[in-house]
Amino acid sequence: MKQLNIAVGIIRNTERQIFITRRASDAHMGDKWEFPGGKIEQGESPEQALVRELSEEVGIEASRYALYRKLEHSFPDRHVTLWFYLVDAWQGEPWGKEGQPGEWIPQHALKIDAFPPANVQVIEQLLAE
Ligand SMILES: Nc1nc2c([nH]c(=O)n2[C@@H]2O[C@H](COP(=O)(O)OP(=O)(O)OP(=O)(O)O)[C@@H](O)[C@H]2O)c(=O)[nH]1
Ligand SMILES: [Mg+2]
Repeated sequence: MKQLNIAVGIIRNTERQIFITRRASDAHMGDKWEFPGGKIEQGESPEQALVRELSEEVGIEASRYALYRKLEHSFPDRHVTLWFYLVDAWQGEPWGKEGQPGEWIPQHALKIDAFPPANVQVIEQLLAE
């Protein structure tokens, strides 16, 4: 079974809105909303992967981030370890650089069902804040 390590950014502005993006229809968990991020490559730390992925996917330079939650999830075809970082300072303005839809959503308005099942606990934690 595939084992993936994923670094993910919960990009939160001073109005406590979070920037989320929508996964492509043909991707794993297609059409679900996600926190931008991706695979930690060989020789990369989770933080390095986070900074790289946020630059590639949403065009920001993350400058302050802290690990918020680490979760494991088994999908039928893969096991993922997700490193969720809360990102609260960056340069630039996030946008769907790879053509994906993106939007700012108030933290309390996040919807559990809109995200992959691996995200349930992190969304619950954000909603409980
Ligand atoms: N980015 C991201 N991936 C997530 C989240 N939740 C979740 O289950 N995943 C899963 O984690 C894996 C992340 O892969 P990805 O597709 O973002 O990886 P990537 O950016 O490196 O893309 P690539 O496959 O095109 O190289 C996928 O299996 C995806 O379904 C999330 O909130 N954000
Ligand atoms: Mg990705």
